[in-house]
Amino acid sequence: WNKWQLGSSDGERVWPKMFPFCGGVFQSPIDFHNDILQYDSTLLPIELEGYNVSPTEEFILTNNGHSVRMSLSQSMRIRSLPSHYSAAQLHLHWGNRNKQEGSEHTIGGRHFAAELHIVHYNSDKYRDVNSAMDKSDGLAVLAILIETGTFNPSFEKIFSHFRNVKYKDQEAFIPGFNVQDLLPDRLDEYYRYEGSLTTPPCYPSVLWTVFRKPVQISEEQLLALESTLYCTQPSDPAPLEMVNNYRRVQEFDERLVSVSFRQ
Ligand SMILES: NS(=O)(=O)c1c(F)c(F)c(S(=O)(=O)CCO)c(N[C@H]2CCCc3ccccc32)c1F
Ligand SMILES: [Zn+2]
Repeated sequence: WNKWQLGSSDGERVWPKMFPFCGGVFQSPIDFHNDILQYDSTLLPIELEGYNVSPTEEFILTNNGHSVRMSLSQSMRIRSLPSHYSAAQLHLHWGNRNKQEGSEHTIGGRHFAAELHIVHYNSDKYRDVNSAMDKSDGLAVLAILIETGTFNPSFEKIFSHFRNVKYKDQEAFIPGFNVQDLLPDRLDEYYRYEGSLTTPPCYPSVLWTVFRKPVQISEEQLLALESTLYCTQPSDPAPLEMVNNYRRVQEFDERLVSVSFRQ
């Protein structure tokens, strides 16, 4: 049963029946709009270490049926948070070629074309992401909003392998590269709030950092993301395109989002 498969809207509507946290508190994603933003001068620029991975190392790209994810090396860490967080994997969310608005977080009610998530776990306290993912201080996800514009050679290092992971459970090996090149150049401007996984089991265990500045990929690159991958296995008689794998924005009552920048 593929949670994304049951249509985008009704699929999410049944999540709480099977995954109670999905109907709980601190759910992600959310919309960032002015009356919930609060400037916080203590928010430091994000500092990364070990992100420049040598090409002699390999990342594994996997189609897991609802996203395409790339394993990362645990030597990749976020330094500027209260604890050290080590990288586990990155993955993407996107829409479809007729509605190229597949970001999870929105700004002023506006979707971006897609969104990259780099998932880290608290390596000071937990030995791996699976033991960290249901702890309130377990995970930290860096979110990068993606819009169309100029061709992006760094994203192409991942996208050029999509034809080898078209179907569920297929894998491909990607030589290491500087993963920081996937991020915007302003790591000092971001939205920060405590939220959840945007996929079942929706644990409220994620410290979200969403960078203010989007990155660009070309229209052709976005089309490749929207029209290459399938949720189904190669042999499946009813192939299902992997599209619209973003969760709708959640209610964010009585809470504020900290921002590291003044308007
Ligand atoms: N948007 S999100 O909340 O960041 C988010 C997803 F949307 C999402 F689909 C996944 S997934 O694995 O199910 C498919 C892509 O990897 C994850 N994985 C995390 C949390 C669940 C368990 C786990 C185990 C090892 C490494 C990463 C993760 C995820 F964090
Ligand atoms: Zn995600």
